[in-house]
Amino acid sequence: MTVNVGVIGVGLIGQDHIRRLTTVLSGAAVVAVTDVNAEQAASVAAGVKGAPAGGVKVHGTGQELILDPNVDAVVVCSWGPTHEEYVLAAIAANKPVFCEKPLATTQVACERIITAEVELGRKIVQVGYMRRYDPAYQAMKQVITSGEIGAPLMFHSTHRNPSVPGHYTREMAITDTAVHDIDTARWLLDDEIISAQVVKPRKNSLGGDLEDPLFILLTTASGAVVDIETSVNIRYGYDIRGEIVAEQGTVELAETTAVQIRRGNALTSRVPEDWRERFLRAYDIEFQEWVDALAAGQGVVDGAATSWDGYAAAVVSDAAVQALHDGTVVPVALIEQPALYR
Ligand SMILES: NC(=O)C1=CN([C@@H]2O[C@H](COP(=O)(O)OP(=O)(O)OC[C@H]3O[C@@H](n4cnc5c(N)ncnc54)[C@H](O)[C@@H]3O)[C@@H](O)[C@H]2O)C=CC1
Ligand SMILES: O=C1[C@@H](O)[C@H](O)[C@@H](O)[C@H](O)[C@H]1O
Repeated sequence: MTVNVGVIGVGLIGQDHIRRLTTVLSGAAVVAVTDVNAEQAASVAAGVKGAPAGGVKVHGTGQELILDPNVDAVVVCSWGPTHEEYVLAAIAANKPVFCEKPLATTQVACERIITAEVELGRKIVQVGYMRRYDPAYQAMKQVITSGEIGAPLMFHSTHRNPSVPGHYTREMAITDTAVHDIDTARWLLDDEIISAQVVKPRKNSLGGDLEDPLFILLTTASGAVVDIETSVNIRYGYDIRGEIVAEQGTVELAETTAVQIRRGNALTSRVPEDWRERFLRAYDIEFQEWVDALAAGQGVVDGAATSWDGYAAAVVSDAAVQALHDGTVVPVALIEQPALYR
């Protein structure tokens, strides 16, 4: 069975996911696209490999695409603040939806999504927290769950981007960037975050008005501490690091480079250019598993980030944004978890 996918938002990651769905993975076809930039939507549609006989349908709106009878499942890759309306429309149409992170940019928006999905009575919303599929993070989780290094005490998580686009706001260092580390912390530690605090080092002069870098400190219900560094104008490359310090040992992500070069009295290795390079394999696995799950009649992949995880990450990110603004330690409290997500 081929899963016919419609993609909303065909910017950087929308185009990358279309490429993987149509040229790398099996079992899916991209049959429809839409973007507020109609010209871009038309040009991306014209370039889709393996398009259906009549070509890829370009819809005027996301709502129209979701209601297209040829679309079995929806991928949302538009800007964060637009996610909620499309995810809600997909739930209303009872169509599985893969929503790029964040699920929505505020916790109240995520709660509306949870309410709608619970009313539907079936999990059909998956959130693009792709680190859960990264072989290195998976190996790290395996070490933690095996118990061989004892109980985790601290998680150091470093998230560096060479640069960010012009529309990137100071809050986005938390809601768009650190939100990955927040999801990773919850998933790796299998623990909920209960407070957030933000420390602001001296500003990077390359970051304009942005508060960059940031140091975000989270505490978990079991008493572990998570520190997240976001540096989004670091220039030298896309650098993702992580280390868990536990009672009897540590586990950290190794360098991702395949080779090291010794030349001219120097030892060098590559730092990825951006998230596409660093997490290439993770996105591929994430989407192949999603397509396979849908073909098997499931709404989401077992163990993937659900609406609940999208909500939990948003609550923590809301708290961290408040901490950024007022300098306090902000408590985090989740609503009672609906049975659908247990
Ligand atoms: N999982 C990951 O590592 C990554 C996730 N993302 C997420 O993917 C989403 C898109 O990011 P990018 O592709 O980098 O941004 P982008 O700016 O390159 O592309 C977004 C596209 O959405 C379109 N758009 C905006 N509002 C729309 C609306 N209401 N309806 C339809 N189309 C709309 C824009 O015209 C643009 O073409 C964001 O939520 C971002 O956080 C982005 C990069 C990496
Ligand atoms: O999700 C992503 C972007 O939206 C975000 O802006 C970057 O900071 C992240 O590194 C990338 O993975």
